[in-house]
Order: sequence, then structure tokens, then C-alpha cells
Amino acid sequence: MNFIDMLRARWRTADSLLCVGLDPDPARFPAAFRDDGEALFAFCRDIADATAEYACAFKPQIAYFAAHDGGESALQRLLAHLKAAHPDVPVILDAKRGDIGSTAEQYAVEAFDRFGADAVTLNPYMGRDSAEPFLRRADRGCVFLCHTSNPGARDFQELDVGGEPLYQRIARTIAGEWNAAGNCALVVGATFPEELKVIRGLVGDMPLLIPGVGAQGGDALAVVRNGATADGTGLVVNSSRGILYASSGEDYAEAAARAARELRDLLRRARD
Ligand SMILES: O=C(O)c1cc(=O)[nH]c(=O)n1[C@@H]1O[C@H](COP(=O)(O)O)[C@@H](O)[C@H]1O
Repeated sequence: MNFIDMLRARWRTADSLLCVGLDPDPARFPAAFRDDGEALFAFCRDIADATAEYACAFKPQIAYFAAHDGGESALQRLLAHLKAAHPDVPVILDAKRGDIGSTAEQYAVEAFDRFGADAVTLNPYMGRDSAEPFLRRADRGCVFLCHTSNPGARDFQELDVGGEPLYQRIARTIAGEWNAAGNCALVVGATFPEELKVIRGLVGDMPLLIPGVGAQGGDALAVVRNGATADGTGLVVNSSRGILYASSGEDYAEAAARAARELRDLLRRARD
């Protein structure tokens, strides 16, 4: 099954639009992990196991692993665990790759073969040939930055490029020319709900990854109102810190499960 079909199946069976972001920061881990050499893996495993039933996807962020000695091995082990324990939940590797074709080939091998991710986040700035090694992998998802969640998103993404803002050109180009294999999705920040509405109007039913609820202050209700498709799906709404660090005590996994369930329920109610 390809990434988009996996996601559609998961939206249906779990009835959830929630993506659990796995951004492990050892400085915020519960005390029990302090001298644990396997903490990166073990903390994420516990969070994933506690929240899987509420999730339509997982999104590990590669920088939180690669920043540490042995971190990439921890990420590899985590992906293997997610695939074995939660095979129905698609995994989006957040790596925001993009480079000349020959280098991009290596990045595609890294994301899809080394780590075994179902999808990867990509930066479209370098153009079509930089995306080609990923687009070619029809069974895997290519999730392109379109309008990001951070304040600086306005610096370039909203510049006029001949009668329309750049982010709209990106949305139309990817939904049209780049999506021949039907494996594309876009990133749109929850902090820009009006732009989200415009993008949904441009891309039909294409899945949208929405970071920025929770710690960045995005409004989950506005996201669903402006971004859901007619059948109440189409969204992968990510929360990382709001779930991972719901408690720094011994109850970190239970607290994460509670935070995930609450956000899933809020997203469900927003559809009604
Ligand atoms: O591609 C992303 O996932 C992403 C795009 C974007 O525009 N903004 C954004 O915050 N992200 C990622 O989404 C996550 C947000 O984390 P929290 O703010 O803790 O929920 C981080 O892993 C970011 O790297």
C-alpha cells in the first residue's frame, strides 16, 4: 500500500487527524531517563506506544536524533519498532531535504531505505529535479513545504511571483505537474488559517501536514474548518512538544496519551 492509501485507511479506521510528533529533547526528559544511554529510543518508543491508538501518523524529526552521538542509530531502531508494533500508522520522516539530483538520490535512500519511512518532508526551493528522486518512489510520500508555521514564513513564501504569492504557485505546481504519481502532500502551518483555506481551494483532496497547534499557538478548530476535505479528512495535524512533555514526571506516557486523546477529540469535534 502506498503512503497516501495508508493515510486514508488510517483516517478511516482510527477516525483521527492527529499526528504525534517525535522530537526528543533529553533536557526535557523525565528523571528516569537521565543516565540512560538508550534514552532517545526508549522515550520515543514509550510515547509512540502510549499514543498510537489516537494517531493517524507519527512524525520523527531527524535533527533531534542526529544532534546526538548514536542518535541516527536510535532513529533507525525507533522506525523499526514503529513498523513492527504499529504497522498501520504511517511514519513521516521530517528531514526537509532538497539538493541537486545526485545528492537528493542519497537523501531518498536515507529516508526510504535506511530509515524505512513511508514519507519525508521536502523543501521545494531547488525545483523539480531536486524532488525527482523522491517523486519517483511512487509508494512513498513527498511532503513539500508550502506555507510554513514560523513568523519568517512571510519573508519569501508570500512574495508576489507574477500575480500570486509564491506559496500559492508552489501549491498549484505540486498539485499539478509534480503529482503525476499521486504521492504528494503539502506542509501548511496551523498559524496561517486563512492561507490554509486558499491552499485547500487550490489542491483538491491532497493531504496537508499541519504543524503549529499546541506549542506554537495555532487554532485546531480553525485548521479543521479551513483545511478539511468534504469528507472531514485530508489533514495530518501535528503536535510534538504538547504531547511529548505533557508531564515530566513518572506518568509521562499516560500524560502524553491523555494529551493525544484530547487533541484527537478536539479535532473530531471541530468537524461536527
Ligand atoms: O515540516 C514540519 O513538520 C514543520 C513545518 C513547519 O512549518 N513548522 C513546524 O513546526 N514543523 C515541525 O513540526 C514540529 C512542531 O513541533 P511543536 O511546535 O512542538 O508541536 C517540529 O518538528 C517542526 O520542525
